[in-house]
Amino acid sequence: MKIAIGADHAGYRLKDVIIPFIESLGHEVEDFGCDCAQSVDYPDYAIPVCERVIEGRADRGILICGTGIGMSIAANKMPGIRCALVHDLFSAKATREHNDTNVIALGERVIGPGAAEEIIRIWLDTPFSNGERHVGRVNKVKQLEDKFSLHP
Ligand SMILES: O=C(CO)[C@H](O)[C@H](O)[C@H](O)COP(=O)(O)O
Repeated sequence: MKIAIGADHAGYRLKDVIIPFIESLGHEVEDFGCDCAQSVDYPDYAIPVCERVIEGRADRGILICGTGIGMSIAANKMPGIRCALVHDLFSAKATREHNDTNVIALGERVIGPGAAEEIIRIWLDTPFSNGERHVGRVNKVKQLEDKFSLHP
């Protein structure tokens, strides 16, 4: 798969650990920064990653900040993005099976690289269940984008 990845100053170290790990799994990674500890704003890195996913130029997106919260909030404002903030293995699997998430957010200040790698491995490997109830719920979420869009 093609994976777009981005981080702010509180997440770039974990990003730089995760990129070679994802490549070792056979995926292609496009890195949107940032690359140093100078303070930046997480939306500026969530936007290009999510745009790649929305445009179909990336299959999935990975976003990392201090907690993962800011990145997940920003990502979920973008139509077509279903982003989950995940810090455990059970949720990594469930959010693919149940929510068909196309972006994952992680917090470098919350988990270490070992846990992050296993979360990402499971999240990349797990397919959407396509169960009728889950399809219906995801479609209801998609309908929210039209109903509450400020730019119809
Ligand atoms: O949005 C966040 C918190 O929910 C992210 O974790 C940011 O990385 C964090 O706010 C950055 O904090 P800093 O004090 O500016 O380093």
